[in-house]
Amino acid sequence: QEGTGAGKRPNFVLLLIDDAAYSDLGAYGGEARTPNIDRLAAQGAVFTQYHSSPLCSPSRAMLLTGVDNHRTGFATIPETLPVEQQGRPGYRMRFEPGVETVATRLKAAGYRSYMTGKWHLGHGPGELPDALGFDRSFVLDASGADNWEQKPYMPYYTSADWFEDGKPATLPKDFYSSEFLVDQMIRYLEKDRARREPFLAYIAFQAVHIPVQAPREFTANYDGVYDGGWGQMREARWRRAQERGLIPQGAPLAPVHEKLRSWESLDAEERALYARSMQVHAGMLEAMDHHIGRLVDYLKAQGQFENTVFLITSDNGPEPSNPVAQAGFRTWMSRNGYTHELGNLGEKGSMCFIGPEWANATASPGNLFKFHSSEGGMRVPLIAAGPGIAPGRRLVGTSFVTDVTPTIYDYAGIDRARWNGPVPMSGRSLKPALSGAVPRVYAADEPVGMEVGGNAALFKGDYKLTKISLPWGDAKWRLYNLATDPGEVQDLSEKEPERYRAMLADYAAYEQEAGVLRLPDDFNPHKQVKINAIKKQLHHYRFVLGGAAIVLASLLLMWLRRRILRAGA
Ligand SMILES: O=[N+]([O-])c1ccc(OS(=O)(=O)O)cc1
Repeated sequence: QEGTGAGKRPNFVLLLIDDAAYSDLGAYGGEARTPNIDRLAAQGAVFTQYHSSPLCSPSRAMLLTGVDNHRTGFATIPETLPVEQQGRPGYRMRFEPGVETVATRLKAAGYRSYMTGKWHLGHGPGELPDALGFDRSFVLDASGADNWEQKPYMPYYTSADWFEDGKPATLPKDFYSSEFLVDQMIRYLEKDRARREPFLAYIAFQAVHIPVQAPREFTANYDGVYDGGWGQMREARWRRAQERGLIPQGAPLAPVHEKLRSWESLDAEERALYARSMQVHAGMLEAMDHHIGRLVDYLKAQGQFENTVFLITSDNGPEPSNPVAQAGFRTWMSRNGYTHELGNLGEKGSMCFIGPEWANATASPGNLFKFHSSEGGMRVPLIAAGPGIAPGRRLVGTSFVTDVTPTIYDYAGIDRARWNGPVPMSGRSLKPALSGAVPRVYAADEPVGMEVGGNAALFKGDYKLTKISLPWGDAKWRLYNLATDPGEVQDLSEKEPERYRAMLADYAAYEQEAGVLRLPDDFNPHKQVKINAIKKQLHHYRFVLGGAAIVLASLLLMWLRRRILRAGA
């Protein structure tokens, strides 16, 4: 065993929420009842300036390795990968050689690791968690799936592929995702109850990704809560963020993008549908929290709770897509047993989503949402609780998704000399901030770059340089002070030209070092998905298509032969 520090080594419970916005959880001022998460937040620390990447797989790769996304092999998500980047180093959509996961490193230190939920970091043999350090795993390889039935949620996929320990697996006939993922984790822990090793339990929830679905009893808890619309809710969350000290008093709220509709412009029917969609979103968060509570109870009953470090976070900001508005989606929906109706919204057979306006409101006070390098796309919750973590603290220093793995190594007592594998981490341990020794772990003059699909940012102290892609951004570099301006309202690039230039140079250096491949400013990930989906379908049906081509060619040859013979006769 490597680097076993003094004292009892803690367990780790890493809970990843999919697409949870900055102010979605109760602890961050959201409406959803999340008492179990809030209790952990009160017992531990709440980060106010933690940043993921703006997209799923890059964030997950960084979360589990501490390595920059371009170095991991997941510079972006496979769904939106442009043709010209396919197969290039850092863009191969599988872990690059030499990139080690937290599970691999913990195993060398004598830990057991378990995972349930969404993987989205590869598909085939050697690419699933069983090959990447996890002792037991029950995972979905894709970006998402239905929460009630084993079926896909968008035309990109022809099936919902789950795997147990790397082998194809079938979900129970009756399940709800958050319940099942917690149950399965408890089954793994229970099976290994007699073992003496400490463990990492990683649950990557499907909540609150599309399709947004929740049991009716949870959704019903929010009757009327969202009837006032997204404008009201956004301002209420902004006020609560100030009251709770998550943002400074008087920090401005991001402006509303001109493409976003006002609540008042909707008719009564649309309002009812959208209010209920947001109820399902809150219900889905509450259901997840309820099941997290069961895991906490289980650990308490086993006498493990006191020795467990909990880390709760999200992979990116809220999902703005409205799939039903996309061409052909309604046909796909009806073929796949989905409706989009008020009556059963969020229940079995329902395709529910919150759309860009609610998404923007859930990210309050941030600008925009997932996909974008705005605070709405990247500033997400991070809660840490457990032994040695001082209770009730707000940590305001900016921190990053790459910091989670080194933080785990630090608490596990792994010798610092062994933290890095062949591909070094870019993250930092947050332990010194969590123990109260220092207020922040990055120096004020230390640059940290981030890029996904042309959305780019460079953080330095409280400052952030950012470029947001078209069509929601204008692909121009802007400078903000996040400590005073979390809504990114006041561009400082002209007021502080020297800082602006210095940070542009820092970004250029980051781009070079990380191996970022540039994209045209007007690169549209949503168009790319359609192209990639067609290619994927062609690949999926290649045998059928190949067979059909052979039959057609044979028929043609027979016909030609007959004509030639007839002409000769
Ligand atoms: O554009 N898509 O097809 C797309 C985008 C996001 C997405 O979700 S994510 O969780 O993988 O980011 C899935 C598909």
